[in-house]
Amino acid sequence: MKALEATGLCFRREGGGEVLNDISFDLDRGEALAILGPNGAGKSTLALCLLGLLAPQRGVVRINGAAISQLSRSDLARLIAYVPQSTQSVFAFEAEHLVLMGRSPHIGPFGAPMEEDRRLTQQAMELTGVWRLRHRPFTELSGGERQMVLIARALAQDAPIIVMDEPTASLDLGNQGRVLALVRDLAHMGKSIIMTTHLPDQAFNLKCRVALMKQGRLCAIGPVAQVCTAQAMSDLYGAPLQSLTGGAAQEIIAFAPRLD
Ligand SMILES: Nc1ncnc2c1ncn2[C@@H]1O[C@H](COP(=O)(O)OP(=O)(O)OP(=O)(O)O)[C@@H](O)[C@H]1O
Repeated sequence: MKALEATGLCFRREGGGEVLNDISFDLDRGEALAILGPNGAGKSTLALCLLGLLAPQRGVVRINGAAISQLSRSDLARLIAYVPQSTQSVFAFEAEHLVLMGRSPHIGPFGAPMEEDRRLTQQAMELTGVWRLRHRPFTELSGGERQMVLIARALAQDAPIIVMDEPTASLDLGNQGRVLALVRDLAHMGKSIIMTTHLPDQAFNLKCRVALMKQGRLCAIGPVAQVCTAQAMSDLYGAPLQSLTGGAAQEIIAFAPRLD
């Protein structure tokens, strides 16, 4: 049985056009999938449908064979965690409190956090290097620090599937590497990870499967070296690109814009 299965997802906003058009793919346990596509392609909308935060007009998302539309919010939260693209929290929660909220599905609405919840919160914050920020208000953290705290919250949630929407968007190169290593290690531990990104080199680094999205459609899915060819990337972004190569075999490892 697949960890996650999306079948024929179609989503349209009220009064708008089709944002997702017949999207189908699946994900195994311990697998990372990078979703690439130009701005507005529908990547975040797809993420929200996978999380059950948006309801597609057609199609179904299954986790371990069960349709998510049939699961309660808290059951779903024990199965799938979310790292949003960027969050402007209006509440000045301490960073530690925000990460502890990731434990909510395990605590229940009226319960108090137990020792184990606090231990997992600390562990997640240490793994992401933000334990030292634990007493700082989330609203006063830098964009990158917030991003790491949100990743810690998803880790504390301890769900078998994690959906990350551009998790490295505001991170410096060091923290980008830390997040990528974390994604690799989490996948080795058996977690299934879906990550949207604008940087194909991250998929080359992870040697993971890649899905290409354009105008609400999935146009290709497969191993990064097969899918992310120079031609496919230029077509995807509608722009001239140069391929960057590296390693002993001088394989493609990244793309950069080409100014003709
Ligand atoms: N709240 C909203 N109301 C109306 N339209 C929206 C809303 N959010 C997104 N859209 C539209 O839906 C389409 C898909 O947006 P989405 O955010 O899913 O794309 P994306 O691939 O994640 O883009 P990016 O790479 O820029 O983050 C876009 O045309 C966008 O303008």
